[in-house]
Amino acid sequence: MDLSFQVDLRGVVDLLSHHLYSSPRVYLRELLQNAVDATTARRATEPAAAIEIRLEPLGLNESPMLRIHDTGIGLTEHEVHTLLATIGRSSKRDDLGFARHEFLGQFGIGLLSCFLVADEIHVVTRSATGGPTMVWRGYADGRYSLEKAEQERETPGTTVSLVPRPGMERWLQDESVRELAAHYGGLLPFDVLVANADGTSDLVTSPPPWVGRPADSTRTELLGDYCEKYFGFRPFDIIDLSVPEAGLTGCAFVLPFSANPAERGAHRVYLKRMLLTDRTPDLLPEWAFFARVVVDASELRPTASREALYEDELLESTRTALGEQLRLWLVRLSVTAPHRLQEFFDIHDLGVKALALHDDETLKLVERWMPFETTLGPMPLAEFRRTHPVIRYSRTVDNFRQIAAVATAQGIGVVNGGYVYATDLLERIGQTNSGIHVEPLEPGAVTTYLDTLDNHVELRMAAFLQTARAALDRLNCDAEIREFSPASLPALYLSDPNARHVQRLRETQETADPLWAGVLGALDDLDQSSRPQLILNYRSPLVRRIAGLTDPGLVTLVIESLYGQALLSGHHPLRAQDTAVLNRSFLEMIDRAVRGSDDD
Ligand SMILES: Nc1ncnc2c1ncn2[C@@H]1O[C@H](COP(=O)(O)OP(=O)(O)OP(=O)(O)O)[C@@H](O)[C@H]1O
Repeated sequence: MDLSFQVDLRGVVDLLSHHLYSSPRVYLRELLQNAVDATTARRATEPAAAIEIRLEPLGLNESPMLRIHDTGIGLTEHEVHTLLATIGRSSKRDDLGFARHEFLGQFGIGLLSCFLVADEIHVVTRSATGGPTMVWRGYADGRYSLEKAEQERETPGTTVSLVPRPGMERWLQDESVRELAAHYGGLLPFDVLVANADGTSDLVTSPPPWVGRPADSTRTELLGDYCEKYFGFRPFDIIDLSVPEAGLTGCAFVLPFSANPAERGAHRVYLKRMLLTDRTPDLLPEWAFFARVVVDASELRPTASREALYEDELLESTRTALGEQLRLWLVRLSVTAPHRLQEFFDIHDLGVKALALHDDETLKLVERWMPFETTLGPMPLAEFRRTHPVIRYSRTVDNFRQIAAVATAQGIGVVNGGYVYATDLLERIGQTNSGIHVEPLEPGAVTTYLDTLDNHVELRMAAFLQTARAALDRLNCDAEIREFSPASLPALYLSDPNARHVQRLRETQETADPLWAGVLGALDDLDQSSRPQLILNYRSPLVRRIAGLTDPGLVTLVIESLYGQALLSGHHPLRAQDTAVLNRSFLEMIDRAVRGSDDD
């Protein structure tokens, strides 16, 4: 014996309200959608039929219900049983069960969302294909009744009335109804009216502001107003969007302030002119965080809750196409208004760099227009290359600061690769363009640009160097004397990444228990050459004078001070012992200076 499943409507309503829809607000969207679909169906057979979709809020002239009237196709008695009263059955699918293109609905569950706010749904309907006016009453507990209406409707169409569930009245009252009708249905292709108590009605629909207007300043103004109203900012620029395969048109609004790249944008998506969502991050590629988008699409699919886009190949290719249109806008800007591009780069530095990492055209724009910090000042790489055919870069901001003064004085140009994406971009520029030579410059490598001393000077300096080394040994730092420009720089602290690693290992070893200290010791060959170095500059008059001092105590003190100063000016992190040395040497210097002046 074949039996049919029974459906527990209470369970289904609970499922919808707590798991499918995010808010009871959606009931109005589903009502509007049914009215629009019924109107579309009627227009298909009667193109000249008069159209009306009108909402009467709860409380209007003491009305105990919310009502929505349409002059759509209506339903026959048989259709009421098979469509309205059967969960999951829809007139909007074809014989094979596919969603019919012209309709918004497809799942056959939308009307149930009314049970989120109502205990009873009344439908008075007369089919345009003939037959009497029928009255259907559906209850949240799963019962329904159907009878002939006492009074025939004058014209075909449907009136759906909701009897509010206690506590849910506010969703059906005037203010909510207007707000929700404009929110979901503001761009619908048919006029949607909300009735006033005095018998008049207000229109809540208007055409999409980006459609059918000449590209002039009035349109820009209008779209700017739209952006301000829905996204909260006046756009830096507006980009028209079109993806024919998705039946998509719309606009991207470029943010006039920098956006957090980790925060993906909230875009507005209409499907067949009904709002699907005003907060989807899924429409643009991740890198496009400098734009907010409003689009209407006829071919993209909704999820069953109609609150998100269904992730399929079409959505994927649409996302790529939209990304391409944003990128083309950038390229166009570089040709038509380079100063605007410059402004844009200033605002959206990170977004553009992220884009350039996987897009060669943008990479070219970045190379040509985007300023980088260099030892010659901020400038685009294209300009930097005019005087420095090899682009040398530091990997960190600290390294850049360490070597900037020395490199500049040597005539070596260095680009600061320490900022977000900068090193990756520089490397990618080198990889994708065989004509551009890019190479990293480690701080240790700077030593090759420092001149060694003449033999006789080195001999003279030997004792001084020994005292300096002894002073710095406790700090796990080496000392060297070299000659370099600028003469105003007495000492340079150089630590390459390897040295930093060894130093950390050593620190851990000092504080670890004996067993671990032993293990760490075995890892660390304690190679003296990978210790950081304080390079004293023989070209500096100060260093020459210090080298001439005879009091080893004073030499130690001065070396410690130079060490502290070099650490600070290179923005190196200070360990506890560095701070202690810095404090002690500073105070003792003051003490000596004060004592010296007392003696006078
Ligand atoms: N105002 C109306 N006029 C005529 N028919 C209607 C109306 N409202 C509902 N119907 C009929 O009832 C059926 C079920 O409606 P329901 O809103 O539950 O689902 P749907 O619109 O088909 O799909 P979805 O779940 O995607 O909204 C519709 O397919 C339609 O045939």
